Amino acid sequence: MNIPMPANVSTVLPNSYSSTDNVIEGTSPNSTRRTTQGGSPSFRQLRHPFLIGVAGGTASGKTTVCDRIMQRLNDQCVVMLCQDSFYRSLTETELKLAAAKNYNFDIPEAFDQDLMMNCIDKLRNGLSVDIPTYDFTTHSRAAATQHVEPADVVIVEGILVLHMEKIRNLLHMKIYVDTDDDVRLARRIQRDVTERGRDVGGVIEQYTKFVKPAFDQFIGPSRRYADIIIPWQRGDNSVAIDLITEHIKLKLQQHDLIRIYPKLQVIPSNFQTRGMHTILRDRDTSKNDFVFYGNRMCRLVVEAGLGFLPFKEKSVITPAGEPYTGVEFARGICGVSVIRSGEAMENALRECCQGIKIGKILVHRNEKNENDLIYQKLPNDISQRSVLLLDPVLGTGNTACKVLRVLLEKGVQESKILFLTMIAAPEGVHRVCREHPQVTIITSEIDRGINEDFVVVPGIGEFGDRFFSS
Ligand SMILES: O=P(O)(O)OC[C@H]1O[C@H](OP(=O)(O)OP(=O)(O)O)[C@H](O)[C@@H]1O
Ligand SMILES: O=c1cc[nH]c(=O)[nH]1
Repeated sequence: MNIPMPANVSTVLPNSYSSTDNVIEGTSPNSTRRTTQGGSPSFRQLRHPFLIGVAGGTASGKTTVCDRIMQRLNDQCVVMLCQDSFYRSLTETELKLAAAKNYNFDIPEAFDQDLMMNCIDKLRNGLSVDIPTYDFTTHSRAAATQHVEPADVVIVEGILVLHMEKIRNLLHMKIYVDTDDDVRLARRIQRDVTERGRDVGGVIEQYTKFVKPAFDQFIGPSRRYADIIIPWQRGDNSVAIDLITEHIKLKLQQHDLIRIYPKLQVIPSNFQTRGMHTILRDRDTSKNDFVFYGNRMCRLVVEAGLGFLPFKEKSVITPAGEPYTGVEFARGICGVSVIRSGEAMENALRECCQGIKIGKILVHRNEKNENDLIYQKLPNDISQRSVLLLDPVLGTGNTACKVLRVLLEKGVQESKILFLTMIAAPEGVHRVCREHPQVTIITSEIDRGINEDFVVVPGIGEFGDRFFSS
């Protein structure tokens, strides 16, 4: 597919891209899916493209940051929208003000915010859009528009992107490019003189009168909304770009699987959970740290899993004598840990659910990478319970499927099983979801795959050895 590259809209399309890849079935911007078991909204926000906002002062290097991200994501479909495309055409009166260097181009009102929001919303919903083209010399919108196809990643770049609340609320990742004022002014003079036909005196006058005050009022303060602030003095920061693109790639991997399997839940990632994963996956992490962060991560996965249990409404009276309508936790639940690694998750479950019964299953991987059942000790009335199945690693899915068959033979209803795992390989997700479509899988990250030795990659190593070794 060949899409013309407008001056201020860039697209990168992989050869394999087809617009139907992005069709999102049955969702609206506000839709939240509910599980059949519980009443909690699921973590399925990634059914939409991954939306990134890149803000920062004038000439801070936003476009370069976006270009670097796009280069690094070259196997994904990325589109970039520039806020500059959405400048309003000036009226006759405004044109006179602009000619007299008395028009403010740096405030929110200078932009067609409704149109900008509308275009982002369409892309967000998997639709193509026609982006206006703005002529900086005539201060008006050109007749031609640029057609942009839907994408897996949408980057919205502009000075006020993090200031504009409606847009900000849609973003999955908010980036602020931080560059010293004097560097920005120097770049701005160079750009406006060479590319936009302005004179140096005029650029400095506009900067002092409008650009700097708008920066101080709107743009600088929007830094507080950023997930990541990139220092961009030297025009490069490959560490930040690497961090950002790895995060996006991970999200896109999850994106594909959660489109296919409605029962797969990936807990929302943030830079705390990414930090924990970085420590857990680092082969040089000490045993103490592995246990510490392993416990933290287990707790997060367990808490997330509990959110998918059924509940009943319950009203209570608060100490202020006021009624509070809430919910009551499910009864009739139990845990089952897969020996040995799954036992690492037992503490987290006990900390959340006092006195919960936890059964155990041991399977043994034979030389054909099949699993034999070696040991089981399960609550007698397990068939009446919802089961939280604990195993931190889902690899090929052999172990999980063997254990699930044991539970089903015991009379547990498939739809009442929540499989809690810390990392999951796509192969194991496919296997479990196909063989047991009613089982809910809750995981904190989805890995790239399994290698020829059936090891999850990039993986976390032998979880049991790292957690339990002395
Ligand atoms: O999906 P699969 O390919 O079956 O792999 C996943 C299994 O591998 C790990 O256990 P492991 O066999 O390392 O045993 P351990 O828990 O005793 O360390 C993990 O805890 C799972 O049980
Ligand atoms: O659903 C449940 C059950 C017990 N404890 C919780 O925190 N949640």
